Amino acid sequence: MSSIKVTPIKSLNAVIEVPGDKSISHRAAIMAGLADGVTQIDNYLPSEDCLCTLEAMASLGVQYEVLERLEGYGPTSLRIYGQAMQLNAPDVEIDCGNSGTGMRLLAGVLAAQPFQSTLTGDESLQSRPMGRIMTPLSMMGARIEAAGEKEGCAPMILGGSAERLQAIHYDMPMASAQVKSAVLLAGLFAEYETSVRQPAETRDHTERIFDHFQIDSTIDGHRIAVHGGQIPMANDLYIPGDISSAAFWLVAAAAMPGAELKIKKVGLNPTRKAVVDVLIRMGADIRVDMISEDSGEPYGDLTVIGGTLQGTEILPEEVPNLIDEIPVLAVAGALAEGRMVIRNASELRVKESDRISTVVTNLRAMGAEVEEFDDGMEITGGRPLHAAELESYDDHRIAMSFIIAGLFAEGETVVHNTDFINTSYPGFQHDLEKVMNPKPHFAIAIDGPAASGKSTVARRLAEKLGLIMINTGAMYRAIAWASIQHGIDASDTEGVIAMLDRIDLRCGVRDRGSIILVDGVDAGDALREDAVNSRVSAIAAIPEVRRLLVEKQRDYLELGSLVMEGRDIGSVVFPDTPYKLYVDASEEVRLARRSAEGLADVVSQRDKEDSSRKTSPLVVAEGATVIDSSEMTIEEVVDEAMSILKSKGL
Ligand SMILES: Nc1ncnc2c1ncn2[C@@H]1O[C@H](COP(=O)(O)OP(=O)(O)O)[C@@H](O)[C@H]1O
Ligand SMILES: Nc1ccn([C@@H]2O[C@H](COP(=O)(O)OP(=O)(O)O)[C@@H](O)[C@H]2O)c(=O)n1
Repeated sequence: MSSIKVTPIKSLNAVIEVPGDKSISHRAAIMAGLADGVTQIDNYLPSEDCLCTLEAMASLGVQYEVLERLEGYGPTSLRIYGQAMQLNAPDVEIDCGNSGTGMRLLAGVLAAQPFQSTLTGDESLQSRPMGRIMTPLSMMGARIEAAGEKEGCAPMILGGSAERLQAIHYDMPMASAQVKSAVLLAGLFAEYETSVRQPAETRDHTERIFDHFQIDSTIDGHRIAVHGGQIPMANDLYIPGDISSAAFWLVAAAAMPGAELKIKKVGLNPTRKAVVDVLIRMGADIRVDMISEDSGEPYGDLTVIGGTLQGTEILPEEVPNLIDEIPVLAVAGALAEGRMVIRNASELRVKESDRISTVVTNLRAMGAEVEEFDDGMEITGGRPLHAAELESYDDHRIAMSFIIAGLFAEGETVVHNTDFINTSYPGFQHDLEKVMNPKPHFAIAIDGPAASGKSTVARRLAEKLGLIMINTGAMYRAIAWASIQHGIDASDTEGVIAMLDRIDLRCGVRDRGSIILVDGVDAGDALREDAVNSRVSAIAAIPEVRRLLVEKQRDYLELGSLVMEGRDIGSVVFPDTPYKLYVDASEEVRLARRSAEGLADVVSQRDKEDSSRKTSPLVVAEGATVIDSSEMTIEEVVDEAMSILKSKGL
């Protein structure tokens, strides 16, 4: 059994992408297997839990093909050949590993089958309550028996009756998406309409995935109904990143002054994003940029700027939609100022571990002040945490929550028995290393003549690699624009130099691209006007201008790794970077590209001036690789650039 050691970090500056959503991955594997036709699933969670669900479907006759996998873990992209609701009897017991979701959802499907099957799991899963699904499934007429050592626990023997299930209207005694989903999945095989009423809102992935697979269901407040006898229709889907995995990093960054973290493509289903709302209520600075609603599930990028958190009270109605995030929110409470109150959460006691007791024990071991209640805890934040040797209690979320706590604790914290992390977050340790030992920032230098495609390829590379993109031409243009505003002639070198002392020039980053403010003004499109085009090369030839701007260009590296494009990036600004490209194109092609943009530009004149000036002329820098883009599409140039950079060790 492995352990993870962590020491405190002073800052957290990273761009990460967490693996696919666990809840959606389970449902996707089940629905694609039941569907009529072939479904391609992208960004499937390659965890042990989700692999178990996939193997369960395979043992029921569903074939699948792996298109991509995360080495050492499991498939991330696959094609599932649906069985159009006709499953085969398995010839083995179905092992759900550590996964409560997998077991409870599959129970809904298997209880409805004319053949008998057995669902089992690991020790932890064999001690979790199954009565909550056995009750409604029995009410539907299913044969179902809990044969575990603990009463009402797995292994479960299900199905085997020739009779079709009967539809029921079930008032759920607890707010549980797993119970709701088990009944609705069984309802697909039953006669007439099956419905469930939940006492409070729970995550609605099943409803959304039903819709995606063209299953008609009716949602009326907290009541969801589905008619049996429908056959799901295969439909490709993309699974966004799991917000419950993102939660660990959200807490780490939000509680660390000076941190800046971006988490890309995170699922932002309203029934799942309560953790973001609670952290914002605690004072966290989190920006949400929605991207899209793909396959019925909304997702976007989250940017967190670190600061100081305040304690809060978790409201009873928030608990069901926050249950997986409570352990790490408790850690946030210990790091925050003031009190954090978590009540009405006794469900935590029957998760992968008794999460009230395990969180309280570990927090106390790190010096936090915590009071334990039957249904929650109260944490008085603000006490400095110290390192400790901690147990994970075979619980992935406990392990990860306390590794995050260790990032803030004085000394070396050790969390034992961390293998279970793979049940929900394969690659966690890789992301942890990225956060703990951020690699020194590096620069990719792209030079070339006007309109060769430098900015286009720089922008695309920056997007692909998660880097910031700096357009240095805009900085020279900003000085040229300022000289126009100040009525200084471009040939008046002394006047331009004197102006440099008078203007307030700020070079920053917005939306991961460069932004230049002259006396507080972003000149925007005016930077590409004729008046600027015709004087910028003369201004850029002035050594004092170059000295000032080169210094500001080098300063950008403090903010993060970057792609910078211009004329002298590889030769002067970052001569030591191994990553140098020179993007070229014939003059004819470049003129055509500029005029296609509707811009009259003195391209040839500028090229002549840029190549012939004394200070930092345009040259192919030593070690740069030339890409002649004249006959290449943008995609080809980007692919070529990527493969050159890889060959240079990127
Ligand atoms: N390989 C290419 N094929 C076709 N058009 C391109 C290519 N690269 C860039 N362009 C287009 O040419 C124009 C100039 O490109 P840009 O990236 O602004 O050049 P630069 O930054 O070198 O001045 C843009 O409209 C861009 O879309
Ligand atoms: N690193 C750089 C970038 C631009 N420049 C100057 O700034 C001008 C405008 O640069 P730009 O990158 O916006 O030009 P285009 O290639 O987009 O036409 C160039 O013609 C150069 O004179 C420079 O001297 N050094």
